[in-house]
Amino acid sequence: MHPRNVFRVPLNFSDLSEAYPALQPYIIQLPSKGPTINFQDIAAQRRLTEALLHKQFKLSVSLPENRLCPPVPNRLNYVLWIEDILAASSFVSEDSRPVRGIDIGTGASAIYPLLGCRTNATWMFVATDIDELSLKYAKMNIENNNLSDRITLVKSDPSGPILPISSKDDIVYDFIMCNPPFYSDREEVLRSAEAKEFEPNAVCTGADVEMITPGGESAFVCRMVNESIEHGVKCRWYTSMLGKMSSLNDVVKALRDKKTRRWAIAWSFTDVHLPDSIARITNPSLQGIMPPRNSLTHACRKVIPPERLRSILWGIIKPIDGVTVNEGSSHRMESESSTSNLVIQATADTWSRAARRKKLISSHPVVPMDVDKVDALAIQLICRVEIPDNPGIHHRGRDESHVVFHWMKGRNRLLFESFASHVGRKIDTAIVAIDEEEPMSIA
Ligand SMILES: C[S@@+](CC[C@H](N)C(=O)[O-])C[C@H]1O[C@@H](n2cnc3c(N)ncnc32)[C@H](O)[C@@H]1O
Repeated sequence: MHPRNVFRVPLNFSDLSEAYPALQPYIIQLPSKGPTINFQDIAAQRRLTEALLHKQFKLSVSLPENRLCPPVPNRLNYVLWIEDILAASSFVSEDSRPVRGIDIGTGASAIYPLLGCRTNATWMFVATDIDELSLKYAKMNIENNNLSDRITLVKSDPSGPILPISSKDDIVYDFIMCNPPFYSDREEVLRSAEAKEFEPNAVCTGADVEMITPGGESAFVCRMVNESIEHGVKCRWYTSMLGKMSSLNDVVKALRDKKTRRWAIAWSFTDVHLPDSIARITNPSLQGIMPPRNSLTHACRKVIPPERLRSILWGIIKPIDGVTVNEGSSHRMESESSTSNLVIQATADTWSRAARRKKLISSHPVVPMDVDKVDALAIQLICRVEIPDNPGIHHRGRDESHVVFHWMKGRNRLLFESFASHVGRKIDTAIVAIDEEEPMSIA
């Protein structure tokens, strides 16, 4: 569960039924658990979803009997993950324009746009579906929560494009989210129910139109991948949920075949990179399809107080030609402990030995001026340098401090790696020099 998910703690059914009395008749007492509901009872599940949306988000939602009942904690997780992705890449759009999202297959509840808008004041959505009944309820739910000016419903054609993006306008979307139909046919639904691969409510109450699509979720999301290639940077982040691990392999393969730069379940055609805490997961069976690391850790071989480390870093980075360094206001990831950040912008490699040699030669008066001067001024690298506030961790048999370099923007991975390794080497040299001057000063 996402660290910011309010449902990480066990639900208090007494409080919930008090806040939402329609839940009251479904409350049962279990000797081991106290008040709860019967999770196999579809009606009880519906009331629980309504109660959670009502109590936690002041959302009033009607759910038809013959459509999926979305579990709120799990849906909230996806919204929080999207927030993380946007926050981690927010340095490229820090203006106050609305954040534009698209929800593919919004369902009768329109749960993602409702949660997204309720928890983020600047978010707006285009929400699509192909199912008349779901669209009717979604419209009602959006209107009942006074969100019609922020959520636009679009009826999609099942045989037409999935992504409602037009090449004729200049609207850029920040993200696409999607909880696709999972299965390829009825038999797969039944097989999956037997294997209990999905939650019982997802299997029991969903209509075929919600759960079945030709080729299943993997074909659906691969269609999204193909369409996304047409649209490129018209959307910053394309994302989708996937229910089966095997689908993840199919989608990553489709992305790799198209030479997409980053992948997971979120993909992008921009030059923005996410920290490893979002972009990579530790599951051993998925390591073969993980994207390359965007976060590189430099171990300092000993403990250095964070403030001291910070001033060492300033001293190293500030004098580098063509590099600007600022206090980072940039997003700190949930997984990071308290940290401070420096945000580095570089127009070119000016630090490597080769670059310094080149500069020496080009400063000779007979060498003509750089004809690519304009390009040379463009930012080629943005890197966040994270200095954890904890003085050090025990690692490889000793206590040591760490600096983490996060690649945030740029097309040239080698430039990022060379910057991180240059600064890392300088840190080591600075520590040796300080040790020699004042051996007792760094403990
Ligand atoms: C698994 S449900 C997800 C519903 C809701 N978003 C949720 O998470 O509870 C999949 C939804 O996708 C819709 N759908 C199926 N094919 C679609 C398509 N080609 N374009 C848009 N929506 C589609 C279905 O009608 C259904 O509402």
